[in-house]
Amino acid sequence: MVVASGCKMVKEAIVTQAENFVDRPHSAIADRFYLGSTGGLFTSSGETWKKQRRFAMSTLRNFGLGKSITEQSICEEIRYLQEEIENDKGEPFNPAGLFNNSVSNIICKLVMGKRFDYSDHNFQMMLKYLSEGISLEGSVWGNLYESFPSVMKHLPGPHNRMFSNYETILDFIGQEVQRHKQDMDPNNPRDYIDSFLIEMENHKESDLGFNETNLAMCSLDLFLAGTETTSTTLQWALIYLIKNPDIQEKVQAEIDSVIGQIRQPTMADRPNLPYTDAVIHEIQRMGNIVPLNGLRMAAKDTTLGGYFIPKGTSLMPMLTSVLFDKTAWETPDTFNPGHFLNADGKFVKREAFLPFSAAYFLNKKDPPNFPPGPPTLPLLGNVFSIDPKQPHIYLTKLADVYGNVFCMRLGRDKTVFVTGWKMVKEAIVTQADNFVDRPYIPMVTRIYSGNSAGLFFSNGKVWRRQRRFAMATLRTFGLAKSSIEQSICEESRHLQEVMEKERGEPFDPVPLLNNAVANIICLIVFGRRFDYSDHNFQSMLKNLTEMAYLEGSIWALLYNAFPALMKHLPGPHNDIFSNSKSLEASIRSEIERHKLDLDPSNPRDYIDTFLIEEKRNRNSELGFDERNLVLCCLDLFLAGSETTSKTLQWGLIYLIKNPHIQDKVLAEIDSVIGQTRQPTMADKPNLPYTDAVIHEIQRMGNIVPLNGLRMAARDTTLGGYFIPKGTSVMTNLTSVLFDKDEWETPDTFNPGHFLDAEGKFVRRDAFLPFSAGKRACLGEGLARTELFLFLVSLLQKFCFSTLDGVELSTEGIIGATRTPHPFKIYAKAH
Ligand code: HEM
Repeated sequence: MVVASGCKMVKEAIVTQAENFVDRPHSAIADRFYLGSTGGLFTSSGETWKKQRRFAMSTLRNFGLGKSITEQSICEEIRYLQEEIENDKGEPFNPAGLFNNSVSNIICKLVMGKRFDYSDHNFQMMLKYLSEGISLEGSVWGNLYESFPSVMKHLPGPHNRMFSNYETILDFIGQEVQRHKQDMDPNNPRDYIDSFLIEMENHKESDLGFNETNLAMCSLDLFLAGTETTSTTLQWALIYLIKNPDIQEKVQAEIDSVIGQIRQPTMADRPNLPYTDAVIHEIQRMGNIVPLNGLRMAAKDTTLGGYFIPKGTSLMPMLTSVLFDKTAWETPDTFNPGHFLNADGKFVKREAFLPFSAAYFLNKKDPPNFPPGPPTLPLLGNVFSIDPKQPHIYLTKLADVYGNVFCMRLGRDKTVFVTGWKMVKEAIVTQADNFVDRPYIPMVTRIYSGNSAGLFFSNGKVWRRQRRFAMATLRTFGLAKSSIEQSICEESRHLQEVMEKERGEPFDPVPLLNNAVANIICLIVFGRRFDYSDHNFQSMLKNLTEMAYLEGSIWALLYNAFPALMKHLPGPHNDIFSNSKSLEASIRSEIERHKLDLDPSNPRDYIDTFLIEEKRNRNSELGFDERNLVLCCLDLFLAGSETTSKTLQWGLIYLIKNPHIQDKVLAEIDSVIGQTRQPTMADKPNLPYTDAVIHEIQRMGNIVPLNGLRMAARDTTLGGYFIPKGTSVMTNLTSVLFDKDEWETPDTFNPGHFLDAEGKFVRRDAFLPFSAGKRACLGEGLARTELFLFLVSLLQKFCFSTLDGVELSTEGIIGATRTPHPFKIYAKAH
């Protein structure tokens, strides 16, 4: 048996991990006793327990608290009790029997619809059996029976009385059930037994514990659990009040001034009796009625306090250790109503006040109706079930099993995966505001921090302001002036030149494409381009590529799942941090260079514009500070160069693998633009086939296969499932770009996807390489311009092929982006 001790650990077990420790362990006593039933309320588990608990709670409400009938019957019962005590005429007496009697009558009212007179002999016997049964269960005899049931079964001893006692009570309840059946009105249930009998009719098929044997068991449990506990608390109350006469007097004075002597109390008086309320709480704390709590059992493999607890282990969440926890109470061992009072004498709740233990419904981890998912390993969750080589394919296939909205646990937290065009659109377009945020990611928090979260990982007003600022600046220095078209064409000429230098020999196009694309972002952010032979620039690009790969790789997944552990382990994940450090240093020196000759009335690029805005927005908390400038630049490079360069790389691969398509594109370019002038964006409407091919390259290229991670900004529902605020949400773009319901030939490179019968270009809804909604790619316009101009000007000049007999692979390497395996090409000038 595992014992959990102290407020923190007990709460961890029964609240935070409620679901893991919700079951009761096997008990030999219960086994013999509940034989053939479904375990009543106390020892049942699973669906039957859930259903029976809910039923009992709502019935108690109906016949008790809800209608305030219980208040009246308690007050009535108190009058009987007062009479009995008065009968003793000042002589000493034992209050235990009286308390048992009156408390039990309240349960009788709820369960059987009637009370019993204190002189009723049968009822007195029942109460005696009940209290004897309970004390035997907890005695050494009960423990012996639990440990050696097969021996003890055959031995004489008081433990046998335990069973005969309970059986007598069950008979007594059984007679009540029969009595109820005779005059029950199904439209007008009088009590728990009536309601249960009616419910039995509705559950003929499913059962779920709605049978007569279990009715007797549940009633017995209500008696067992509801009589002794309450009555014993009242007995302790008398003891503590007698031992502390000053406190007793203070309570009496408060009651006197608030209620007086004439009328009976009601629950509405409680808020006006803070001292009395505090005393009652302190009685419950010190009374410590259920010192060891009900035993629980691990319903699945789990960990607690760092230890592994296998499924089926018994757990004792010790309530004594909570109610007397030295770190939770000021004077744990002294009767002190002050524990529940503030400086003004007002009543205050205390977190470690758990005399009733803590309930299942407090569980925050898996709310009802949470999306389903594959079973998880206790510590690691599902991290290792994901295929690290092709996670996007594995995750897409998983939807065939669990549906379009399912969940997996990666480390501590659950991530919800959204699959297919319809559901992804529902999340990021229809419910744009609900899924607009990015989640907390440990790896990112180590790089980005505080208000400075760059563009990609920031949220709220900082993100909105910075996103708007970046988009406006991209327009100013890029698209709007159409200067960027010129710069891209100029960059294309540099690119063509270096390719020509290869003189028909096979070469690796990747560094050249990286160079060319990064130069466009450099122009916008730094105001200048770098030569392909610039050593610093080359090492910057290398850092960028590595970072983009590592951020999405299995190492990042591991780091994010177990940051505290991974921080101390060697491995490639550490490179992310060293890479980002050296990139940050390069950006910082560019910023310093800008400051030297900044002209506030004539900004040259993003950095200039940001520095000017920083002066204007000082202390505005909108992210206009230098640390954030560095991170925003980093994001523009990370998001803006790798993605576009890789799309161009996939473009070459698909064109080389489909020479007839390459020929058709060449022919279209030839007839519309010719060989002499450079392309412009104005040519695009006249090149529908080329446009369709570029779109199909982006679809099949599937550059950001799992999209940027999102987070539910508030509680919401998706696909009928409840998604609580703060849940990480992955909207799987692979499942959209290859959605069988949206594409005619999802797995084949087919420009026809974007062409109508007359060869005109047509848009497709499920074309989402840039994602969609408010958080979609902010560089889409720039990226599309680059893709069109780079590809058209390259094809205008060259015909591409690869080494004879080599089949280029279309299976990518998956990081945050999908990268082609290294490949070599020939570029033959026309
Ligand atoms: C073919 C090229 C590109 C592709 C396929 C692409 C794709 C994406 C995707 C899928 C996202 C995540 C969106 C989401 O979470 O819903 C994204 C975000 C982003 N992209 Fe792009 N992108 C490309 C080019 C660019 C370029 C050229 C830039 C920069 C100028 C850029 C800057 C960004 C930024 C800053 C974000 C974060 C937006 C935010 O969180 O508000 N991207 N991109």
